[in-house]
Amino acid sequence: MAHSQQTAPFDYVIFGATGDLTMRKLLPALYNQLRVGHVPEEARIIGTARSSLSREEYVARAREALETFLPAEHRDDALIERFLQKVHYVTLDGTKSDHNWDDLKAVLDQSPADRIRVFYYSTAPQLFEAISENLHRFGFITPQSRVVLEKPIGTDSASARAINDGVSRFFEENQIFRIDHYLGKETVQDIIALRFANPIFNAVWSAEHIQSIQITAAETVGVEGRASYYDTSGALRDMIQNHLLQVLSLCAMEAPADLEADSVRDAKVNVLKALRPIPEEKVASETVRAQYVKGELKGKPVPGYLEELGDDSNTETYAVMRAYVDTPRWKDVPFYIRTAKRSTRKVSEVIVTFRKSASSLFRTSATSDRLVIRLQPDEGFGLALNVKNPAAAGFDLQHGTMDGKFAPADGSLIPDSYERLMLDAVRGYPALFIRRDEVEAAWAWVEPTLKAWAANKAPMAHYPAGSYGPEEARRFIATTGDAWHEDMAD
Ligand SMILES: NC(=O)C1=CN([C@@H]2O[C@H](COP(=O)(O)OP(=O)(O)OC[C@H]3O[C@@H](n4cnc5c(N)ncnc54)[C@H](OP(=O)(O)O)[C@@H]3O)[C@@H](O)[C@H]2O)C=CC1
Ligand SMILES: O=C1O[C@H](COP(=O)(O)O)[C@@H](O)[C@H](O)[C@H]1O
Repeated sequence: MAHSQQTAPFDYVIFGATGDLTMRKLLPALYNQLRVGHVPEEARIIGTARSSLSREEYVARAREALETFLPAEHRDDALIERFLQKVHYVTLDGTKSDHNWDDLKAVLDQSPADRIRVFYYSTAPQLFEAISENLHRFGFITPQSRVVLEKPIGTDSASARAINDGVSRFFEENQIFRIDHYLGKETVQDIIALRFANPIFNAVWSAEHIQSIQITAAETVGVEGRASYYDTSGALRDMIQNHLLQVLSLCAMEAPADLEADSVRDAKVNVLKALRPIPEEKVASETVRAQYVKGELKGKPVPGYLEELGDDSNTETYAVMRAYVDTPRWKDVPFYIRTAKRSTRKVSEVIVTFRKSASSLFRTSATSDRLVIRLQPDEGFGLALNVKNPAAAGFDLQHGTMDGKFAPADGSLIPDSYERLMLDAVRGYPALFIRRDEVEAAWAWVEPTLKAWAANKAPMAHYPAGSYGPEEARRFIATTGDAWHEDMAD
């Protein structure tokens, strides 16, 4: 994924500029890219939303967001002021053709006509088509324009198709950048490096040597201020359909011809299309869904999901799916995909469990070698191997562990995923964005499970907040001879 760090001057137009995502992630990401020298002096950030605000009022909100959300080591008052000089605001309902589009035009017209324009839709996806239509109607979509679509791209295959069709009426596919912030995580990209730059892994990366792969993204947070979105989504739509299937694709893909966008995306979509379907009648045995009930986290009592919501709900806050990739490389190797809210700890990781050695040389049998790819936190990898137990009189085996870090060589912090992605959109570099066929293949695979769960064809389990999940998940993984990472000795 080689590309230049340089960017030409750009105008970043954010729809949804007063929202949580803009304040928490997008503005800090652009600031940090200015800090490291990737944002040219002429660049501008033009926020838009319906809230009636003057430029000064919006800039004050942006300043507060930067002061709140930037890590202390990145905060620099002078640089914050330099950044804020780039920030503009237009009060605009993106869905209404008779609103303040002239105001947006007046701001955009201050730049040369061939300036790169990135339209970032940080709003509900139902607005995407209408905003695109208005951008087209007022002649804002130039050949140098791109559009970034926030997730979720739909809630099922049909709605994803409708959103994609709606935006495609006005933008070419090569102008459309569908965000999956997991792909912007440097550690997720490390899956490619670990697999293909290291013969010791590349040579054994198949069913012949690998027993199973588990992919987990667990969080301690509940649904926070996003209950109205989350309750219509649930864990499967929120995390598995997008982020975790992308991680699975990177773990399972064949070597791409090169690291150009379409080579990598072709390799990933081939994995998604090779996922063995889980028909509705098998959903009860191939998945687990659960909701947290009240429990305890870091010594403090935590309410259950229904209490937080203040309503009844059939929405899962925990989901596990067992996937098989039906290619010769992955013959019958289970991939366990798991996500949870209100888990014991925040962790995203990939655990590769290798087949046990068949050697009968030793007094004790070997246990499985294991590669742990820590996507976050403590970004790095661990390798657990069989070694001799030096304290034993005989030739007994035990696990010896090696540890590596994914830290930048210059000692800086790992950049936030939005930093990389927002600037890649400016550069017109789509490798870390999802192509339309990937989105649709992922929805096609999860859809029977969504339907079976909606029809209550699989039970809803429960787990206390602050635990690793329901007992049912432990029994589930044992049926294919595996255990969750937290239940392993190291
Ligand atoms: N927050 C997060 O952590 C994440 C969010 N996302 C996705 O990003 C999107 C935005 O999320 P988030 O910031 O949390 O949502 P918020 O509800 O906090 O913000 C929504 C934004 O959209 C604006 N808006 C609403 N209607 C219109 C309209 N008709 N025209 C122009 N602007 C409009 C709102 O401002 P106003 O009311 O002033 O118009 C506000 O700025 C959602 O699709 C969400 O699913 C994805 C991943 C994580
Ligand atoms: O997209 C989402 O991701 C976050 C988790 O992201 P992470 O980078 O902290 O792992 C999740 O909290 C949110 O519900 C979901 O919409």
